[in-house]
Amino acid sequence: MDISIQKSKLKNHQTVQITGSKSESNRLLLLQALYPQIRIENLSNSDDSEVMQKALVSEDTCIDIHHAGTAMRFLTAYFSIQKGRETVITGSQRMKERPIQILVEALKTLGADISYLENEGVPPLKIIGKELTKSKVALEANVSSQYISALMLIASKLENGLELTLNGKITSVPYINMTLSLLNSIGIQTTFKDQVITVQPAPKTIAEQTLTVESDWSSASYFYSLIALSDVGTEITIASYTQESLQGDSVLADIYTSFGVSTQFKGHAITLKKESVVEASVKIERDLKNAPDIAQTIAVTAFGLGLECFMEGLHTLKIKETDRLVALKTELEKLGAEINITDKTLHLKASESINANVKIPTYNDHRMAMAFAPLGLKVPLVIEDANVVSKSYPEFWKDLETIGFQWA
Ligand SMILES: O=C(O)C1=C[C@@H](OP(=O)(O)O)[C@@H](O)[C@H](O)C1
Ligand SMILES: C=C(OP(=O)(O)O)C(=O)O
Repeated sequence: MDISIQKSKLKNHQTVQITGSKSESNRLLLLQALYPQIRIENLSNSDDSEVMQKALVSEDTCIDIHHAGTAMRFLTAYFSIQKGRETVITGSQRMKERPIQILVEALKTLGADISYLENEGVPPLKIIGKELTKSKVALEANVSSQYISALMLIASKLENGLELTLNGKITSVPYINMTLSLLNSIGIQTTFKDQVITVQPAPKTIAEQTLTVESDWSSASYFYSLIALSDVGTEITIASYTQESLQGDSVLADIYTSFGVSTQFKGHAITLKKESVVEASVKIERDLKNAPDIAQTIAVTAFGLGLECFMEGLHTLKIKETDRLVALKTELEKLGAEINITDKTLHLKASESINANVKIPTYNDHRMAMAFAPLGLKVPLVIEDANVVSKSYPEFWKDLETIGFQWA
């Protein structure tokens, strides 16, 4: 399904309830499979959380997790400790290109039995579940934090827990801290000092408890962008968020002050308001190694406002749902941007106009669709294969319609 967005204007003072964080949800689902006394509220209704949930209760020998990176990585660790069970885990064509060798090697060092069924270093994998007897492993930490979280999530079930030594510059650190916090909140002890993480074996009892997932901050980024591209005075309220978020993407509140957007917490809701026009001479500069998922949103907001933008720390973007650096460059150029990329940086020049009626392909990447949609406040445009949004935010288009977007 393609969506032809007409030039739209936001209705003022709308409220949107956003689904739970898929990162928190997929961690808690795995922990719930290990400790069934955990109950989860405000679980994400994303495709990625749905495949995770289904995989954890499935008795099939072949599990297909489609595009879900966290499910692929977390379940590889999970199935490695399911004694006596043989599982094939596979995914979409793109998932078969997304590297997993660092995690597989680490699990094998701990004693796991995993083999590649097609190409070395990528899914699909055949996993024969075993008891993992070792408790120390070192791994590269600059490619994806998901490998580290995956190991941490199963660590409390190993006889002696786990000591992970992280080599190199650690990327996406807030996601590691999120895993640590969730382990701590269910009663598992951890430490993270310098480059070493330890996770203790679970205590004798893990209490019955209900954990509430905060709404997804990466999804909130599209509303920040919409407000940044709206007239001064426009505001929107989104829920349910907390000031002490586990999600690194909550840095949005700070980043978007540069785009003239304020954030005000009231209970579990936040109100975003366009406070002021941003001078054309403003240059946005950010290192996003801790918040890679909002890079596309920020690039498109800057372009929509005609601002220069330089982002670094983008080295993980090439191995996500698509090569996001190339996809951004290709599509922003169609809209009239001048943009340079390297393997880890993006430099957008200041611009004065936006080409109308451009068709934006979405590369099987939910964030391409959602990041470009806010430009509908400036020009009509077409988002192709718009259903991709369901990977993280199935109600995205419905919510956009509610707040004033119009389609042809
Ligand atoms: O652990 C997680 O939930 C995630 C970690 C990040 O991946 P990398 O660590 O590969 O950057 C992020 O991009 C992804 O959307 C979710
Ligand atoms: C990169 C993402 O997800 P994953 O790696 O879990 O597929 C994302 O949601 O932007």
